[in-house]
Order: sequence, then C-alpha cells, then structure tokens
Amino acid sequence: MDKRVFDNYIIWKNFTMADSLLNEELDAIEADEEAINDRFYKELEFGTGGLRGEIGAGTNRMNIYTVARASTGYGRYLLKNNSNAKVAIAYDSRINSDKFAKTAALCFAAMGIKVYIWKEIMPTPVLSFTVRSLKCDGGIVITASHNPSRYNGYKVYGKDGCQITTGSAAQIYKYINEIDALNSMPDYNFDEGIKQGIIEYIEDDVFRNYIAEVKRTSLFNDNVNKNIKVVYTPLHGTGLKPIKAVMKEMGYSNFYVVDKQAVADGNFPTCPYPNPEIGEVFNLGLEMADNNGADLIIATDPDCDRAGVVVKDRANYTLLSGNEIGILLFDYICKRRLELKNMPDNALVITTIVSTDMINHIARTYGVEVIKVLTGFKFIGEQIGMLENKGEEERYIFGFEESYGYLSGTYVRDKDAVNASLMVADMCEYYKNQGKTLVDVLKELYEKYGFFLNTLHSIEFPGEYGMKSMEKIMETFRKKDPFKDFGFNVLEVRDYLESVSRSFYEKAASISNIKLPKSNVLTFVLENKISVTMRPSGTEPKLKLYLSINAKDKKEAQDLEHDVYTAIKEYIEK
Ligand SMILES: O=P([O-])(O)O[C@H]1O[C@H](COP(=O)(O)O)[C@@H](O)[C@H](O)[C@H]1O
Ligand SMILES: [Mg+2]
Repeated sequence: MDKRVFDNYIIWKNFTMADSLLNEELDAIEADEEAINDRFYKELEFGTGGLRGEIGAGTNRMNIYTVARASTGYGRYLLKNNSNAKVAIAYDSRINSDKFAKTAALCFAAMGIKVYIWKEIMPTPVLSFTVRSLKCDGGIVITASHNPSRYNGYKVYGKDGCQITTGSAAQIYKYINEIDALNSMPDYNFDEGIKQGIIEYIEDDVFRNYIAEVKRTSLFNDNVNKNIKVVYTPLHGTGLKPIKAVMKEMGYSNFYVVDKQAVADGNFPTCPYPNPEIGEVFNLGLEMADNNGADLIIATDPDCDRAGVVVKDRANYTLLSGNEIGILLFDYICKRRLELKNMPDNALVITTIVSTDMINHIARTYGVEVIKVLTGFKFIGEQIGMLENKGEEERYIFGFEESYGYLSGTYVRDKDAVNASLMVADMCEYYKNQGKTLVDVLKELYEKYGFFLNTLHSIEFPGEYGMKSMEKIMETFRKKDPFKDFGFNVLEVRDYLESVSRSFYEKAASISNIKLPKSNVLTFVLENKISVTMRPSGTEPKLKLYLSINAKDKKEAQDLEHDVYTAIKEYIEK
C-alpha cells in the first residue's frame, strides 16, 4: 500500500476518536489493506452529478469532514466572487442527508455566507428553483440521486440554478483542494446561526411558486377533470409532496400512492436500488395497478429528478425506456404546441450524445433544431442559460436524456421529475381521449421513423483497480479498432477526449473537430446503422455501453444488438 494512504489512515483513526462510528469503522479494517486503500487512495471528485461516494470514514467517503471540506472550498469560491454571497441548501431522505446539510450550512455561515435551507426534504429541481428565486450565488443538494443506500453525495449549483459544469467545477475544486478535511469543521452552532439570522429556513412561498411554475408547463390544462388512473411511487424519496400537489391541482383525482414506498427512508427498504431505470422498483406499483387497473405507473428517484414510467397497454403493463419516454414527450410537445399555436420560431430541443438519434428524425418533421451535449443534464441547463443570455429562452421547448431526465420549461435548470410526471400524465390522458395507449403511439412513431433500439449495458468496476481497468479498456478501444476483429466495418470514430471525429465513409479518412468540452467518451459508428458509445460512468464505478440500432423491425434490431454486445463483452472480459 502507498505510504501516503496508510499515513492518512492513521491520522484519520487518531482524529476520529471522538466520533465513535467513524472510529469503529477505521478500527475494524486495520488488517484489511484493500479496505484502507479504497477509503484513502483519493479524495471525492466531481463527477457527472457532483461529488458522490459511499458513506463512511476516509477522504474517498461521504462524511461530515469531507462535506465540510467541500463546503469550505465552495464557500471560499463564492466569497471570491461576491463578498455578500448567499447560498441555498436542500437535502433528500438519504442516510445522513440532513446531518450533512447542516454541516454545510455551518461551514457557510461561519464564513459569513447567508444560508437559506429547506426545513424538510426537497427534490433537486426545487433547489435549482430556489437558487434562482432567492437570487442566491449558488446552492447545494445533499443526495446521491438513485444510487444504493450506502451512497450519499453533494450536488453543486451556480447562481443560474444549473449544476456547475466543467470550467467552474475545476475552479471550485482548486479551492476545495486547499483544505484539509479534518481541520474544516467550524466551531459554530446551527441554532445560534438561526437565531442570528445568518441561517434562515426557506419560506413555503418558494415551494408554492415552484408548484405554480410546474403547472404552467402543462399543454393540456383546458380539461380540468382528468379520467386516467395514475399510480405513483416516490421510492422513499422526496417526490411525494410536490407530485401529489401538482397532480391533484391539475385534476388527476384518480391518483394513488404506493403507501409502502411513500415513507421517506434512506435505507430504501422496498427497493435497494431506487433507480427508475431498474424494472423491479415498479413491483409494488404493479401490484397496486393490477388491483385498480391504473393506466400509468410513475416512479421518481429519491431526489426526484428522474421519472420512470410503466404504461397499461390493453391487458399488459409495459416499462418504457428513458429514450422512449423522451421521444413520446418530444413528439407530444411539438404536436400540442402546434395545436395550441404556441410553437416558437426556431424551436429547440436539447439532448445528449448518448440519447437516441430518433430525436433528430422527429425534430426534422416539426422543423425543430437539435443540440447535442455531453452526458449530464447540467450541460442541457447550461444551454438554457446561454439562450437566456441572448434573450432566446422561448426557443427551448424540451430537454431530455436517456437516463430518465426531462424538462419542458426554463423555470429550473436541471431535470425535473415533477414536470416530467405531469407531462407524461397529460400525454396519457390526451391520447386516451383518442382511444390510444402510449404503446400504440410509440408503435406509430416506429412505423413512421423506423425501429430504433437503444440499450444500455453497465459493467461494474469497483475500487481503484476497477477504475484503472476501465481506463485501460478505454485506451484499448481508442488505440486499436477491435470492431474490425468482430467483423464490423467502422464508418466513423468520435473521440470526445481528443475532440476529433475520424470518418471513413469515403476512401480517404477525413478528420473534423468536436466542439464539446473534453470527456472520456468514444463513439463508433458501424455499418448497418449501428452505433456504440462507451464511457466510464461519472456517478458509479461502472463502464457504460450505449448501443443504438436503427433497423426495419424489432427482431432485426435485437439480433444485431445481441451480436455487437456479445462481441464487445467477450473482448472486454478477455
Ligand atoms: O444521478 P443523477 O440523477 O443526478 O444524474 C446524473 O447522473 C446521470 C448518470 O451519469 P453517469 O452516466 O455519469 O453515471 C446523468 O445522466 C445525469 O445527467 C446526471 O445529472
Ligand atoms: Mg436523481
């Protein structure tokens, strides 16, 4: 083991004597080099959605010390830009989320930064709204989103209500890096901060205004009493209060909550992996739907920025993928805006390089421009900010990413599952009035545009060894062209780390630049309308493989997908 790692372990062990839980954890791993290494080989870093890590002792863990370190660094950055800085804080239902939120509040307050904090658990999009509404210089949410219960995290927002992107993340990280976690806990008391007014609970008005904005995104509010039956589950997270409010106020009186999952609980007792991408999270919702014949089951992740959907198609229930929800919503939004005569000139949809290309085809039909950004909704939020600066905000009609992230308004700058739930319910009601289910509509879209199969395969690579293995795999694919050995012709390679795209459509290869921030992502466009994108996840120790096939029917697409994935998997495992 690296000496620095072991020295750090000893320092933390001595320091945490007064913190029995952390100390016990460190004591117990005394003879386990791997466990020590995993806790100390690095510091938590900014990934796709802020800092994220397992809860526990060490520099590579979420604990009050690493939270204090991040907060002190972020606080210094905020003060550098504005000596009267204000910051907003929200937290979800995860283990220690409230404690970490208070730790952060203390750090900011001790530095003289005014803190607005929610008194109860709140969704991530509400924090984005709060930052803008209270004119804060920034904000944070304590959450690890949809990760398993052993994780927590720290999402950081700029004054535009958008999660910090590459440039500001690097600047903030410089400040954080100057700070020693164990010396960053302030000598300050939360109640004292409240008394002095430097820490203030956020008023309910902000929540009500947020709800009003979400309701305003509806393209269907001409029909107040809705007929469809909706089953909803917040998966033990923050979604219940806002989604119940919006749905009831928008006339969805047949709205049923999965009781067992309504209780906020960071142990996620009924769904250990509270991710709407995983079909099992719908089990309890399906039981309920089987009994009451619901048209729709909606699940939102713990910080309520992702929404997953199961729809009733005659007698069956079908789980939609993130891409399928995205194309259905996009098509619905275009259709409704044209019907309501409020389609903006030069309308714009923003999506990511790992989301379905089918969006381009639909966009062409409606004359909507498509912008593609790197993975992470923050890059979509950033684009909305750029439009706002040019006074062109109205052009934005929809943003979506394959990992169940959607936003159809500009009142927040992050994906919003409250907005997504309302839009999906509206869409379901709209088509039901025409005698169609969402599965029928999806089939119509596939008939019109050809069948698109988009799959995501995640391969786990835990710990330092895993991280290095992923790097090696990425390098191998970058340097060699294994697809040749698999028997596929490569037509184009996009290397987002080197910002170049090489295409081989003609005999001589041509090279062009990619105008996106550098990121460790590779896309291989193969013959037969197949493409493969690979990247290490920025939120979990996983290599993500996104396969996209455009074929004449489902069977053909599935066969091709199987062949490509099997070849890649065998190659990686070799
Ligand atoms: O986790 P969330 O819901 O905050 O979501 C975050 O992580 C997702 C997965 O990222 P990765 O593929 O790097 O794991 C991203 O798609 C999303 O935009 C980002 O906000
Ligand atoms: Mg989330």
